[in-house]
Amino acid sequence: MRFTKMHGAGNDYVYVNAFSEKIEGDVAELARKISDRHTGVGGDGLILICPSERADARMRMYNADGSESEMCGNGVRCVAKYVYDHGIARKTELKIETGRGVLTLQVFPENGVVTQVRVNMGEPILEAAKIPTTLAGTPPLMVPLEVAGRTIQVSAISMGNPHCITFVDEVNDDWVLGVGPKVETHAAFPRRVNAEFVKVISPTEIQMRVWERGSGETQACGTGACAAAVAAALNGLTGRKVLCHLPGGDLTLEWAESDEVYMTGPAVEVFSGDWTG
Ligand SMILES: N[C@H](CCC[C@H](N)C(=O)O)C(=O)O
Repeated sequence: MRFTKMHGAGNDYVYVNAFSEKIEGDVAELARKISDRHTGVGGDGLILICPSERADARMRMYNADGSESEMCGNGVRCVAKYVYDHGIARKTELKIETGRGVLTLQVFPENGVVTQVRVNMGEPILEAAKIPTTLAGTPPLMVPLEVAGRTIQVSAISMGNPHCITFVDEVNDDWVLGVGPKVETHAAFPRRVNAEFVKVISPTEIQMRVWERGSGETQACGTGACAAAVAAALNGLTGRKVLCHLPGGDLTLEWAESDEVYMTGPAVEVFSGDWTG
């Protein structure tokens, strides 16, 4: 099976073109095996680029533990790059079907190869039951959560997939590796949750690290950065346009007056190969 390794701000996935490749058997099992950094290709998960009846392509995204997620912001930018660069649809405005509907993306090619992608990520989902979380509020903002023997203040937002944002003074391992896994599996989040730890640098700049549901710490999370930007604006910590610094690079987020969140960031193809495992 032919695969392509791509990343967006260091958030790396193994991509398979399901227009041409036949994906057989248990996809969750394939995602676990192929994502393994010692015995597989290595990545934060597996993304299938599939035909769609409603869009130029459809993205299906699996975490490294085999669980399927509704959305992936860094992934959808890479899918758009793949669709353009590999000639599935040679248009600078693309539609990609995801678990949260059809998204519109703008690709920016340089010498025929896409380097940056801007995505209309849609409106944030603020209703607690739809995030889903048992925390109170629309959305829950700075609400207490008992975790790892302490009480922290968290905000919850969905961008199609669930996020729990904690604003901290310093983004460090204690938060991300210590608290992150406990937030992921906290009973307040019935479908588990992606946990973001965010330092506000200025009204236009934030720094973030993420502990992802199903994949652990990753170098960046597009949906998480959008959720963090919305939570920061709603908490009055920033304006509606921010630059987000992540371990693997920067993303630009803008929560437009239309209520839609626009994300701009890099998409990079690294190598291709044949999976024989
Ligand atoms: N890294 C992805 C999000 C993956 C989310 C996944 N871990 C989940 O279970 O929702 C992003 O760029 O948006």
